[in-house]
This record gives sequence, structure tokens and C-alpha cells, in this order.
Amino acid sequence: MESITPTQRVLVVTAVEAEKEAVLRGTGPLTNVDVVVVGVGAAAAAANTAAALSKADYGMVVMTGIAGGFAGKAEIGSIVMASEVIAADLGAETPEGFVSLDELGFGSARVPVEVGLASSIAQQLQEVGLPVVTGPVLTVTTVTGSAAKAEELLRRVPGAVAEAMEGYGAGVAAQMRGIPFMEFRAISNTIGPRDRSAWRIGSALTALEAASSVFREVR
Ligand SMILES: O=C(O)c1cccc(C(=O)CC[C@H]2O[C@@H](n3cnc4c(=O)[nH]cnc43)[C@H](O)[C@@H]2O)c1
Repeated sequence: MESITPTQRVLVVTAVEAEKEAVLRGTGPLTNVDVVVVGVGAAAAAANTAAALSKADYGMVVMTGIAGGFAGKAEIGSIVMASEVIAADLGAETPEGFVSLDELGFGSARVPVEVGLASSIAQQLQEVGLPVVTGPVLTVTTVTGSAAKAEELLRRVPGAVAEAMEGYGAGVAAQMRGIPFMEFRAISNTIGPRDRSAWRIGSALTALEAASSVFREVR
């Protein structure tokens, strides 16, 4: 099984304090894991993850928190494990449609994840009874609020399972230091027509807490 060596510290980043608290309830006290709030949005996540990485010698960065799940792919209360993290709105609109940063030739809107460790952790979560879906997790600047936009995102990234707002930023900060990265999220809402009253943040934070117990196994 993939693992992190005992000398490696793990940096876990969340967007907001409530997510950090859920993670800490799940992990219990650990000496080799730091959980840091990096803010909402990819820019804050990138800057604050980079700052945290400058303070200690980390062997892994894990982005986590809540997310929107694509209908029929990731249900509320389930866990999504990123197979890849993609900044889905980083590019240019053209009369012919969206052109990604990669296609424009200005770098990459995709951050690879530590696939072996991600699949090993997904398997552990399934073994303790948590519903886990693995696939591309999108990073967006704007929370999707219509069925049309959700469909458009799925056309850009077929197979995407969820969207959130920070993964790409944290991932780029890790990548720039050559540190392995992964993202997992607990689903709080279904992506589509905006209905804030349908968000189940409490259920997602409970799932996030349960999933975070996996860090007890991180050695
Ligand atoms: O309701 C709003 O207007 C609103 C606008 C921006 C942010 C929020 C949040 O509650 C923070 C979202 C927070 O959680 C992640 N998240 C959860 N669900 C989604 C989603 O469907 N699409 C994008 N991000 C989502 C995100 O990573 C933020 O950190 C509310």
C-alpha cells in the first residue's frame, strides 16, 4: 500500500475554519499533520498554501473541505477523491467555445495528484463504509448556478465528479515545490440551479470528519 514515511509532515489545507474543525475531529491529535485554513478561492489557497509550505518540511499537501457534486456522480454526503484537479474556467472564451490555458499555450490548468496514494486512501474509506467516488475535481471561480453551466463544465471535462474553489491553487503551490498533492472533498450540494437551502453543509462536514480519520493511518 502507498504510504507516507514517518519523517514526512503532511499539510492539510481547507478553505474555512468549519472544515478545519471537522478534519481535526476526525484525525484526533496527531504530531505529523498540520491543518491550515487557506481561504476561499484559488488565489487565497495558492498564496496561503505557499506560505505554510515555507514554514516546515512537508512531504505531502492534501486539499480538503466541502464541494458540489455533479448529479448522478457524487451524491450529498459522499466523498470524492480527485484523480486530477482542473481549473475548469481558466482559459478564454471564443466564438467557437472555451479554450483552456493548456490549449492557449500558457501553462496548464491541470494539477496531477498522487494517484497511488489517492486510490489507496479511497479504498480505505470504502472499507470503513464511506461512499467514495474517484474522478476529476474541478476548481471554479464562481459556484455553478444553472443546469446549463453544469452541462458546459461536463463537456469541458467529461467524467468530472465535483467542483470546489481552491484545489488548483493549493495544487500549484505544492507542485512548484515538487511536493505530492491530493484533494478529497465531502459533497454538500448538487451542482446545478442555485438553491442554497438545499446545501447540506452539516452532513458534508460529518462525512469530512469521518473521512479525515484516514490520517490516523498516514505513516
Ligand atoms: O452561496 C453562495 O453564494 C456562496 C458563494 C461562494 C462560496 C460559498 C460557500 O459556501 C463556500 C463554498 C466553499 O465550499 C466549496 N463548495 C461547496 N460547494 C461548492 C459548489 O457547488 N461549487 C463550488 N464550490 C463549492 C468551495 O470550495 C468553497 O470553499 C457560497
